[in-house]
Amino acid sequence: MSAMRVDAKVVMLGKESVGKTSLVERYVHHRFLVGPYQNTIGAAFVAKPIQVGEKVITLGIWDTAGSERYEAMSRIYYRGARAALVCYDLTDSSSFQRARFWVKELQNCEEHCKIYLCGTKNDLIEGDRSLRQIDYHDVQDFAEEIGAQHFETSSKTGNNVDELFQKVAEDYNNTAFQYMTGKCFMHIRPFFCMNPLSQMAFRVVNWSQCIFRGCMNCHNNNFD
Ligand SMILES: Nc1nc2c(ncn2[C@@H]2O[C@H](COP(=O)(O)OP(=O)(O)OP(=O)(O)O)[C@@H](O)[C@H]2O)c(=O)[nH]1
Repeated sequence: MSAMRVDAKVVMLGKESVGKTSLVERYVHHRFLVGPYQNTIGAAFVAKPIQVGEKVITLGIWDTAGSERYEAMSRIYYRGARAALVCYDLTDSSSFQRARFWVKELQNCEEHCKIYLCGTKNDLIEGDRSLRQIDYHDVQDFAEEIGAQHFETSSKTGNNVDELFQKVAEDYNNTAFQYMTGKCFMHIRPFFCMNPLSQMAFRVVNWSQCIFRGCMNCHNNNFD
């Protein structure tokens, strides 16, 4: 576990094998791993600093397991997330149904979490357009309807991957919901939250009272 201070919690969601881990690998380590597919078990965490203008924002990225077996666990990981990258495989229409499921979950449970719809493996489409199972414009319409951003990426070629995470960090930086705490719930309580409008710090005695759930000092956050 890194001791790096995390500014924004980001969660990767989507059906198994859509390419969530590959997206994180490409973005964080600039590589595409070949070889037998290994499904994620539970979730993996990585912190990545990113330059936004004059500032450095550190994204704490939780890569969840797509298998429905781990669905209950994935719910734990999106708690308090500022951004959710909801991934679907452009060559697999059923993966988009699963993406819709996660969108609904987020809308119901994490209203402050910004949604990024991400169509993965677009190198496969570039190679053979008949492989496309999900229309770009249909997803664009859906994205507009739910107020989400929409990207198509390839972790194999790197196409649009940096742009996606850059947008996440920029959006986070632009949002009024900057919050601050001394230490997170796991380390000390009560802790303090900053009301973004009044800039007044207020004391929170119960984690669930805080709508700005998260901790700037560690990534081990958001569990009730
Ligand atoms: N051609 C191509 N293959 C990809 C791309 N991204 C992922 N893959 C392949 O898709 C398979 C699944 O990728 P993962 O990144 O492990 O998928 P995941 O969504 O993390 O899967 P779970 O851990 O089961 O949830 C692997 O064989 C990858 O090599 C891509 O952009 N292009």
